[in-house]
Amino acid sequence: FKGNLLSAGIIGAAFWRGQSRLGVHEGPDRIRSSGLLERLKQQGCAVKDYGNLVFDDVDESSVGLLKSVAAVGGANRRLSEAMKAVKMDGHTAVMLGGDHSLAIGSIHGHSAAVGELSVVWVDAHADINTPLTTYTGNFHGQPMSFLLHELHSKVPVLPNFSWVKPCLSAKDLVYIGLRDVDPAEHYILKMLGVKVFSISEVDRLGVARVMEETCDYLTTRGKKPVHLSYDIDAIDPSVTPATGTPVVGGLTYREGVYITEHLSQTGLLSAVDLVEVNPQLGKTEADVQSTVNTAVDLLLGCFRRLREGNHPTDYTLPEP
Ligand SMILES: O=C(O)[C@H]1NCCC[C@H]1CCC[B-](O)(O)O
Ligand SMILES: [Mn+2]
Ligand SMILES: [Mn+2]
Ligand SMILES: [Mn+2]
Repeated sequence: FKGNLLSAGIIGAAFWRGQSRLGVHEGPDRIRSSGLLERLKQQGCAVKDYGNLVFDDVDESSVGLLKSVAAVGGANRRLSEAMKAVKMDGHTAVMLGGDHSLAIGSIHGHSAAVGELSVVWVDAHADINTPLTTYTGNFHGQPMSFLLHELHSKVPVLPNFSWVKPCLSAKDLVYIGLRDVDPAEHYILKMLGVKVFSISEVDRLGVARVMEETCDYLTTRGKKPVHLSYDIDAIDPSVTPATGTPVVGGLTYREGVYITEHLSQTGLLSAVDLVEVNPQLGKTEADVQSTVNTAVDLLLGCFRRLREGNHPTDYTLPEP
C-alpha cells in the first residue's frame, strides 16, 4: 500500500449488450473527454489508464427470452481478468461503462484480487433479477444474481457463464437509492435480508445518516475492501437524463456526491463502477453534458475531492 497516495486504474468497458438502447458503449470515451483523468491528477491522484477493453464477437445463442447471453458472459470474463490485473497493480480500480451487466465481471475480478469484499450499490434499481425472474431478458437487470452465494442455486447454467463463481454474501451488500424494484426482486431482497436504503429512507434519514449506517453496517463484521457500483440513474433524471432507464424522484446531485465523499474518507474504497451513461439519450447536448459532468464529479469524490476545496499535499506559497 503506497501510504496515503491515491492511485486510480481506469478501465473502459464500452459494452451495451446487457440492455437494448444503443449508445451506452460511448460512455467511457465521453467521460474521458470531459477531463476525468486530468481532474484526478489535478487533485493529487496518480492515474493509469488501461484503455478500453476489446470484446470478441461471439456466436449468439438465444436462451429463452435472455438477450445476448454469450456476449454478456464473454465480455464479463474479459472484464474480470482486467479488474484483477488493475487491483494486483495496487490501484483503486475505476470501471467506466457501458451497461450495468458489467458489474458481474467488475466485482468478480475485484474479489479475485482481494478476496472477501463488501458492495455498495447506488442505483434506482436492484439489478437482482435471476435469469428465470427477468421479464425483459436484459442482463443489466440481473448482475447481482450471479454474484451472491445465496442465489447460486437459483441461477441456471448459461453459455459463457461457467467461469462466474459467486463471490459476495448478502450480508455484505448495501443498496442506496432504490425506487423501481420488480416484485421478484423485492421478494429476493426480503428473503435474503439485504440492507436497503431506498429513496424513502434517504428522505427519512437524510444522506449523512444513511452513509453512517451503511458504514457501520458494513464494518460490523470487520473492515473489508469496498466495491462501489454506481448506476448514474440513481441520480434524478433532471440532473442525469442521458441514461437508459431513468426514474423520477432520484438522488440530488449533492446527495450523489456526498455518498462518494463519505466512502472515500473511510479509506476502504477499493473499486468503483460508473455505468449507464448513454450520450445518445440526451435530448440536448446540455443534457448529455450535465449527465457526463455529474459522472465525473461522482468519480472525483471517490478520490478525496472535497467541495470545500483541495490543495496538493506538497503545495507551498510563493515567496516574494
Ligand atoms: O430487469 C429489468 O430489465 C428491469 N427491472 C426493473 C428495473 C428496470 C430494469 C433493470 C434496470 C437495470 B439498471 O439498473 O442497470 O438500469
Ligand atoms: Mn443498474
Ligand atoms: Mn438503474
Ligand atoms: Mn440501465
